[in-house]
Amino acid sequence: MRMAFIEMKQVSKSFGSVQALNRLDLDIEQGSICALLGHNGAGKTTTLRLILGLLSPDSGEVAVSGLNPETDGDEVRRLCGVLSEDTGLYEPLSVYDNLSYFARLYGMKRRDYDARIDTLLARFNILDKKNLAVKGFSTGMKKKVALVRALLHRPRLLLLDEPTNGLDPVSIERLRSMLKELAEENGATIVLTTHNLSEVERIADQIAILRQGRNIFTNTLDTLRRETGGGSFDLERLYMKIEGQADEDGRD
Ligand SMILES: Nc1ncnc2c1ncn2[C@@H]1O[C@H](COP(=O)(O)OP(=O)(O)OP(=O)(O)O)[C@@H](O)[C@H]1O
Repeated sequence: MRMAFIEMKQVSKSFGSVQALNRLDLDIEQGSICALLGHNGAGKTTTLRLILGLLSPDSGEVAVSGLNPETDGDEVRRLCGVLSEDTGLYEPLSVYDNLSYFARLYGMKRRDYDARIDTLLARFNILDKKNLAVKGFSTGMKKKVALVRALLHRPRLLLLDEPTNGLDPVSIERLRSMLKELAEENGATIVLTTHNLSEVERIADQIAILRQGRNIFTNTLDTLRRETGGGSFDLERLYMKIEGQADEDGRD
């Protein structure tokens, strides 16, 4: 049996009177790609921020590769590549200066990061922008730079908040193959949030549907495909059914 790389047990987190997570249980295997799904406000981003140690749980336990993100935050963050909603780029600096700054923080040597930066920029079709200031880039272009930054050091854990949102179809396809490569060849564990269910079907190994801060459904896509006879599997239908069922249960 493969080890869980991320373990969350009975995790609760409130912001004032808003309960963002309510006794959330979630296990994510090493080397798998897990998509966190759920309505707006379901708790997906809060989950990512707890995994990263940027927030502390009110109760419950979070473990990342056996580390506690609350007390071993620096160590956990060193394992991670992160794409957050706010890309966190230094806009007056060039693409290269942004990326090389982070590469050095990750402890990469110049000859390694120079080659890697060129390869990744080329794969996202923005190599010609390498020496331009990020300021003035479109939202999608900034996202590509932030994705390159997240992928740069071939992290063991990638946390991606809505990675495909705002990207053109070719870049989505490239991103998909890079994520698969990182998971399959480097054993990276990838957790992403998205509202794009057809994307999830193409990329994820596992889904977890969050609702009002709880994990109401989790399974691997292989199991779901097997159970529904392969060809007829439709994630959107399944998602609607689970959310609809939860609506009905909530009315009781
Ligand atoms: N820093 C914060 N301060 C106050 N409330 C917060 C904070 N962060 C999250 N929340 C609240 O916690 C709940 C969960 O938010 P979260 O961002 O985790 O949801 P989400 O599933 O990522 O939503 P979306 O799909 O819209 O991105 C929401 O009600 C949100 O308003």
